[in-house]
Amino acid sequence: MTSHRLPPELLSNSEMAEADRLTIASGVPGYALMENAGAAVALEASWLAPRHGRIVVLCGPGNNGGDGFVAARLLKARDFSVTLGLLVSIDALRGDAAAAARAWNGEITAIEALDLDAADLVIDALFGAGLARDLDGPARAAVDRLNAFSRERKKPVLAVDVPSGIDGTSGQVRGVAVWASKTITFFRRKPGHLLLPGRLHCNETIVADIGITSAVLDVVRPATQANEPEVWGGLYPVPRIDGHKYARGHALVLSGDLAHTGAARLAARGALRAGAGLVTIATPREALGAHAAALTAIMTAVCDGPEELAAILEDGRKNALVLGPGLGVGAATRALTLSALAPASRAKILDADALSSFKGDAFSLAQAIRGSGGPVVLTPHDGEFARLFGDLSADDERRWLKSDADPETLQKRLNGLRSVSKLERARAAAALAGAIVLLKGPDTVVAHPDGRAMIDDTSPPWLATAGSGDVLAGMIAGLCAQSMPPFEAASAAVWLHGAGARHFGPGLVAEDIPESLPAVLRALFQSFGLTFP
Ligand SMILES: NC(=O)C1=CN([C@@H]2O[C@H](COP(=O)(O)OP(=O)(O)OC[C@H]3O[C@@H](n4cnc5c(N)ncnc54)[C@H](OP(=O)(O)O)[C@@H]3O)[C@@H](O)[C@H]2O)[C@@H](O)CC1
Ligand SMILES: Nc1ncnc2c1ncn2[C@@H]1O[C@H](COP(=O)(O)OP(=O)(O)O)[C@@H](O)[C@H]1O
Ligand SMILES: [K+]
Repeated sequence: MTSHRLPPELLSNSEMAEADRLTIASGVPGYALMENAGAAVALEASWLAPRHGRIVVLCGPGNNGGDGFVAARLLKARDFSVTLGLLVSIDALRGDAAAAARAWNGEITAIEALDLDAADLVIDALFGAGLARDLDGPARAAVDRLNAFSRERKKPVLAVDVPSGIDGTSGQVRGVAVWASKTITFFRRKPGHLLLPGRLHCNETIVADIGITSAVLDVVRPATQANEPEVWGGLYPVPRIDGHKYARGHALVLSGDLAHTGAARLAARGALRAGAGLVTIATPREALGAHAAALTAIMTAVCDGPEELAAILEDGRKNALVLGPGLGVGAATRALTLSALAPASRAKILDADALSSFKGDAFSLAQAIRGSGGPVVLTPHDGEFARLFGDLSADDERRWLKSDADPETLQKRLNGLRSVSKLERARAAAALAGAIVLLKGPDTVVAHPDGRAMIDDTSPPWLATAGSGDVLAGMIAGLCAQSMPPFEAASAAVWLHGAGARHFGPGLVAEDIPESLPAVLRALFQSFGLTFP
């Protein structure tokens, strides 16, 4: 797991290179950054290895390897028994890495000739931010050997910056990747430390200060952040002393037929617990009795189709809408969704069947979203995402290419939809649809059409239980109803959803999530400095 209370900004490899360049331009030599990075690695290693223990450092051809040379030198000076393996010939090293290698006063062994078996700790300094292609040949063999060592010997592996083979920007494995027991990165984390499978390869990630100041962030302006309350806390709709329920909005949740009413109740309960002043379930008449028997604080209205929905929505006080859970996939849900997207300023959260009903026709959905005025949040899991965006055909592309963006931008977005990176997929979908896209999973990404994105790594695996997504959709609506801006509302809902599940613990079922929110909200409000009677 990634340790918390780390700075939220996440820098891609190229943003990190820019931070590096700006720091060097401000007068800090690159070699000083490498010395600091190597010193941080050595300090961490000195805690992971036994006193005077045997440490093997695997160095690659670039600056990641340079960090390894520095760490090796400092650990040797502290009386560890250090062996260093280099993937390439020493003549291949350049710049700061070559300088770090010159300062190393021990032997350099070819990696394939190294004996790993006796090591108490291995430092992986093969590849970091400069990984440019899939690992093969000797690089792949080195990673395979290292993984076999840690699997068989159960000894720790400390990765420098990222586990070698993990793409820091996407979190994807490039051919093969090191399984680390701890990862130490510098200045700020990268998306790949949070996204899967990268996060699993990192195990625990820590961040070391190496002398890059946060002032560079004003220039780099990273677009991606870790989903933490400090990012959206300032916009959280804390109940006001002079508030009343009508000032806290009215969320509307559409229900499925008599056989599918539970999803709407889960979403409605999520909206209510997230603080919406009023919540109504709009239900087919045949299911009214089922809801009425099960609900108390939540109200009901009858809605048997798009016309009735349009009539209900004439009430502008209903300022947030959830549509999709339990509705069924097909023409009826499609018609309801299009009716819900009629121009109005309310927030619309489209989930589950509302998304699947537009299978292969993201184009029509996006047209309706763009005409709908108010904010729209799409909350697909991977399967729903693939159904909606996965198989856009060349014809669809041509239709898209006639839309408002220039062809090059659209083509880029279409490529983004097929990217292996979950972050890029969500970003591309948000830009294409003109909606906030919340792509669910253990590494939920929330992407705004303007390019901002949030990655969540706080949700426990027991959230993967039937109906938990319905609760999440309702919670987003509950926060939007209270006028929280939708991108922040979606992000906050993901966090609260995860925090509720953490608070409840294993064995959680979807019904438990809303009920664990009071404790989570109390702690959150306390962290904002609020006191309670
Ligand atoms: N950011 C900062 O502020 C600071 C960063 N620091 C450190 O610098 C690291 C980044 O260094 P970096 O840019 O030199 O890249 P790095 O990961 O060492 O690899 C590049 C080399 O690998 C090669 N290569 C690439 N892919 C390959 C493949 N599949 N198979 C085989 N070879 C492959 C590539 O060769 P080429 O592509 O040119 O053929 C090139 O030779 C960063 O992770 C951090 O540890 C610190 O020192 C302090 C400040
Ligand atoms: N392995 C996991 N770890 C953490 N959260 C998960 C994991 N798998 C799924 N989730 C979360 O659980 C929820 C499931 O939502 P969804 O797939 O829509 O389920 P349902 O349709 O049953 O409501 C989402 O919030 C998702 O992010
Ligand atoms: K590494």
